[in-house]
Amino acid sequence: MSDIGAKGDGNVETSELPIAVSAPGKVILHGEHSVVYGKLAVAGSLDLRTAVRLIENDARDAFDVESATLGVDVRFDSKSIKSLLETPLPLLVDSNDYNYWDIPNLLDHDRLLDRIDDFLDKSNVRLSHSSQMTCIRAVLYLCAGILSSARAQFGRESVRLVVTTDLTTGAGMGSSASFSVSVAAAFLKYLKRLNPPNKDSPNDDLVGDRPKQSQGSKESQASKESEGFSAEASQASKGSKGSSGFSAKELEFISRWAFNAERIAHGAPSGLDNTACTYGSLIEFRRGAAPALVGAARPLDLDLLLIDTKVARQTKKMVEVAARTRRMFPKIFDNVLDTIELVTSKALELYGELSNVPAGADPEEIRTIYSKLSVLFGLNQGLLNSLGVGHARLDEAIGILDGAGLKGKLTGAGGGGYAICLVPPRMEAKALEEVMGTLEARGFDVIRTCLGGDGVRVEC
Ligand SMILES: Nc1ncnc2c1ncn2[C@@H]1O[C@H](COP(=O)(O)OP(=O)(O)O)[C@@H](O)[C@H]1O
Ligand SMILES: C[C@@](O)(CCOP(=O)(O)O)CC(=O)O
Repeated sequence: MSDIGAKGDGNVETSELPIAVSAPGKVILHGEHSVVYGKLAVAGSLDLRTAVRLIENDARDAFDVESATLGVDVRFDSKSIKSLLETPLPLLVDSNDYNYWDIPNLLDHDRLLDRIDDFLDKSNVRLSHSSQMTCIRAVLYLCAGILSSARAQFGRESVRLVVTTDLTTGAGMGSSASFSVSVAAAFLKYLKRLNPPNKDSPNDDLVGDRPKQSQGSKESQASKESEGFSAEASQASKGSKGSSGFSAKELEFISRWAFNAERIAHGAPSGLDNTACTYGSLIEFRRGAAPALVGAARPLDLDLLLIDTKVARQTKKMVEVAARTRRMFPKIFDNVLDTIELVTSKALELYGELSNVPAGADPEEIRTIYSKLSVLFGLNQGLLNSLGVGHARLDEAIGILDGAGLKGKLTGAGGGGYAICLVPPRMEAKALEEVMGTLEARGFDVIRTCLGGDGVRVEC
């Protein structure tokens, strides 16, 4: 591998030139938890986003990481970061015969994480909360993973990474994936700045003629878990270089790195969250298969209420709750998952129908589809409750919605966090205001939003 982006290579401007990227949060419409066990899921991107800025200058010898949301403000000295980036990345392949873009699949995740934890021990970083620690571990992991695998170093003495978000963290709106996708995208963009693509190469290929992965190489666990995040996934990215500012190959790379980073907090994520936050839109997802765009005929503008129970929960713990139910009653559990799969498939059919409804169609036709979708929401919620991932406050919110003729369900890991509800077109504004008012009066926060916007994108 050749060195790229070495300090003083002349490619970096002397003024501050921030890199800014952002990625959306996501809402799972159907298939949370069951997706972990290989079932179908459908998720859409939110218009609430996480933004990451990378700012370079020579003010001080430091790498600063800031996330005001989590109260993170950590400084590492540049020399120690330099030595972290100089250390070759631990891979599960012996030979050099691989492609840079395959590295997230070939990575020895546990060894890289051990290295990051050693680095943190030596840096004497003190953080009081585990969420802050997860944030820092993920930033260093993605920094070392994406830069050192290209043998890149920071271009300037001082680099500052600043995270801001519109999302509530730890509530089922994919803040973690949105964060991981944005950080991975920021480092990829930074790497491209350090090593600008050859103007003669339309592929933006960072490594041009690096050989393909050898046939005989060992496949990493990450590779198996994210298998199928293939180029087809980028049908949502509109061509080779869509409006995101990233090529299809780059989007796949970002999603894979974000998946790896998600393993830090979640252990064994399904891959749904990082995929939804990378590609945006409304996607159909099954572990080990290429994700597909839902509503290909006409993008669906799904009008949604997001209801915050303000009950904190952790995804990893809720996945463990479901796993415990499975260990106790495997047959019953698997039957529930099969039924959730049926619900998801039926919902996908209905979203397909919605997307095919011609403009000017009979509003009754649309109303019928929505009323079927709302029944599926109710069914899905009942099934999730039976897995043990519900919460009294979720039930309370869903009860209030019920009173207004709306069906809600939890979204994400459950155990608190958010409930969602589809707002049917032409719902009377007064009735909607009333139900939102009742929810707020009972201590819930309510946001009305539209599902299915952009995935990760370059802001500047
Ligand atoms: N804006 C942010 N800045 C830094 N870290 C973040 C941010 N948003 C999310 N995270 C990371 O993601 C974790 C939340 O993940 P999780 O419990 O899965 O919730 P969610 O359902 O919102 O993804 C946080 O503890 C933190 O480590
Ligand atoms: C419960 C699960 O299906 C979704 C978790 O979503 P969130 O982290 O609560 O946003 C876990 C997963 O898909 O990895």
